[in-house]
Amino acid sequence: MTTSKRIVLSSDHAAIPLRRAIADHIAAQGWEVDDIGPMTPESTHYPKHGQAAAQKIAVGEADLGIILCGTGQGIMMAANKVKGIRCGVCSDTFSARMIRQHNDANMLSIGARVIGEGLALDIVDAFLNAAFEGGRHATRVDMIED
Ligand SMILES: O=C[C@H](O)[C@H](O)[C@H](O)COP(=O)(O)O
Repeated sequence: MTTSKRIVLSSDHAAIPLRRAIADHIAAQGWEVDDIGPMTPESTHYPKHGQAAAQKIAVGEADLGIILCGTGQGIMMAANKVKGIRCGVCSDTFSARMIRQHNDANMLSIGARVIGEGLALDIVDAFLNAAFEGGRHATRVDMIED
């Protein structure tokens, strides 16, 4: 279990109900949730929301992030442009656990048009309850950062 407790959430218009469900779910577990929206369902552009969430981590205002769009793919691509961000899209709990244990991911991306709420919450739990293993994986993560 990670000791990080501050988590930033964002999405585009395609994922607002699921993002709110995730926010409620993790707040109930004691996470300090910073949901930076958007709060209204008008069509918007995922790159700015992915970047905004990633910047919160880059400047130390959040420890981890969860971002969502229709597929999870576009907002993940935008977040990964921010230095120090390691974000993966997950549609299964094994991958969600492994991106923490092996890749030291600091952001999780989910596709709200791909999976349902029950699986999404399980994926979030798998991500948040895993910890980076270091060792040989740290060498490889350092290579990503270089
Ligand atoms: O990767 C991109 C995301 O899946 C977006 O949520 C999606 O492209 C938005 O599509 P639309 O504007 O048709 O709702």
